[in-house]
Formats: sequence, structure tokens, C-alpha cells
Amino acid sequence: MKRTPHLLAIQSHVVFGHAGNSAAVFPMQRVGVNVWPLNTVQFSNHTQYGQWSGEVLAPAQIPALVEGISNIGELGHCDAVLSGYLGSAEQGRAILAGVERIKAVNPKALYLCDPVMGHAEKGCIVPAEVSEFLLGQAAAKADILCPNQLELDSFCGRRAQSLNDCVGMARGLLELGPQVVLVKHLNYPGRADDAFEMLLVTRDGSWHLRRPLLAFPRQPVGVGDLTSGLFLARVLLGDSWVAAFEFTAAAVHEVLLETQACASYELQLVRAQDRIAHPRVRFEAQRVPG
Ligand SMILES: Nc1ncnc2c1ncn2[C@@H]1O[C@H](COP(=O)(O)OP(=O)(O)O)[C@@H](O)[C@H]1O
Ligand SMILES: Cc1ncc(COP(=O)(O)O)c(C=O)c1O
Ligand SMILES: [Mg+2]
Repeated sequence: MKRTPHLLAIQSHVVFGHAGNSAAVFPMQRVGVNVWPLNTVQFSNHTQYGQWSGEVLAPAQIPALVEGISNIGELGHCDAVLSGYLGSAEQGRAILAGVERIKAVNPKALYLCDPVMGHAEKGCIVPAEVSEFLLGQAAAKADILCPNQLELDSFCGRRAQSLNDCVGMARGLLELGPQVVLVKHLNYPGRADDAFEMLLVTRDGSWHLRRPLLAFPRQPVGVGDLTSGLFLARVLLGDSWVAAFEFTAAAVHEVLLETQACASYELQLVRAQDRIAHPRVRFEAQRVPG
């Protein structure tokens, strides 16, 4: 029997609704991965409501929790670490120390960094020091980096001008250390206005994927977190980079279709669970030069 992978997921938790671990844990479990959620913040709701309550986890808790798992002899079973929304740069440094510790006991363990930098216009609020930490330290330690367009542009210090430019910028990030860059959402001048586009860049090539752009009165939150979580889960289950990319696009699209059908602002993960596990739609990634 094939072993079930284990994944340490370090990102936000919201009591109500879905963002961070609250968007990713259940879908990752639903596709067949054991998830160890470590919540960097516990907020009442995601920050795009404009108000929230709750608190940031004390950074010292991260090594303490990793130590606890080590003490019961389980740390070596961790196949991957995922990091997303951080409450402080100090938390970020504690995560990198945790990744190093896990890699020392399991050199095959992967680290996926979703560099959530916030989006002031959309109301996604992230402290400035977190963005500096992601740019300066985290990217170089990641095996898989999953920026959105804004985050890709921040890494490169300029705005992308075309798809070809995005490919070049993502490929440039591989030089920092990651094996793979997944751009979860492309937004460059001249792109098609009826499609939602993503990009995968590995050492072996680049792939572009298009799925239909759906209309929402208010853009749902947590899509990025769902995307990076499912991608890592499928990689751990044995998919190639491209197969995991295609699966993720399909499963996320299924969630958005369900969310749209319910006229809901929050992602409809529970209702969409069978569609997450077995997407009916399929999108083929196209190889692109660069
Ligand atoms: N197929 C789709 N149709 C319409 N909107 C989508 C679709 N897929 C994702 N979205 C939206 O696109 C946006 C992607 O946000 P962005 O900031 O680029 O990435 P992230 O989700 O990582 O923060 C989100 O607002 C999400 O709700
Ligand atoms: C608490 C929290 N976590 C995570 C996110 C990231 O969500 P997304 O997946 O849309 O980037 C947000 C966005 O506002 C948030 O408020
Ligand atoms: Mg995001």
C-alpha cells in the first residue's frame, strides 16, 4: 500500500470563512494528504473584510511546536513544509529554521513558499517587514515558489510587460534556488480578458495554462492559498510538476464554479469537495518558449 504523505502547513487560520490554512487544509486532506496545520495567526475572518479580531502567534511557538513533534519522533515523517500568510518577519525566520531542521532529518522534504505580500488595493494586509523577509530571505530557501503577479513583480523590482517577460522573470527566480516557480495568476499588459492564466517554470521548461475567467460581484479570497496547497499535495502524491499544475487548475476552477453557483463570497469548499478530489473539467498546460 502506498504511504500517505505528511505536510506541515504554516499559514493563517480564520475562524469564519476561508483563507490560509482555512482554505487549504481541508482540500489537501480531501485529495489524500495528512496535514499538520500550524496557524501563524488566528483571525476572526480574512483581512479583506476590512476589520477583524484575533492575534498573531508568538514566533517562539514555531520552534516550540516543531520541537514537540521532534520529541515524539515524528519530525522525520514530514515530507514537506508549506508557508503562506505570515503575521511577522520573525515568524518567517522561525519557519526557515524549522525547514532546516526538517531537512536535516528528511533531506527529501520539500519547502513550498507562497510569498503572500498583501495587496493594499484589495485589502489584503501584510506587514511591510514580511514582504522584505520574503524577498530577501525566504525565496532562496524555497524548493517551490508560488507568487501571484504582484509578488513576481516585487521579486524582480519591475512590472512584467508581456507573457514572455513573465516567463523570463520567473526563470530568473530559479537562479535564487527554487526548482519550480508557479505563478498562480498572471496579469500582464495585453493578456486576454476572458481567461485566467497561470504559469509554471521548471528547469526543464515553461508551461502556460488558461482557464475561463468567472464573474464575481466581489472576488473570493483564499484562491491563492488553495492553489499552492493543492499543487504541493499533488506533487507529494506523485504527480509530475505539469500534472500537479493541471490538476490544481481544474480543482480550483471547480471550487470557483461551485462558489459562483451559490452566489457566495466565501469559497464553497465543503460543497465542492468531490469536485476537488475528482475534477470534471480539464485544462491542458501549453509549453511556451523560455
Ligand atoms: N477563474 C477565475 N475567474 C475569476 N476570478 C478568479 C478566477 N480564479 C481566481 N480568481 C480570482 O483572482 C484573484 C487572484 O488573486 P491574486 O492576488 O492575483 O492571487 P492570490 O489569490 O494568490 O492572492 C483572486 O481575487 C481570485 O478570487
Ligand atoms: C488572513 C489571510 N490569510 C491569507 C490571505 C491570502 O489569501 P489569497 O489566497 O487570496 O492570497 C488573506 C488575504 O486577504 C488573509 O486575509
Ligand atoms: Mg495570495
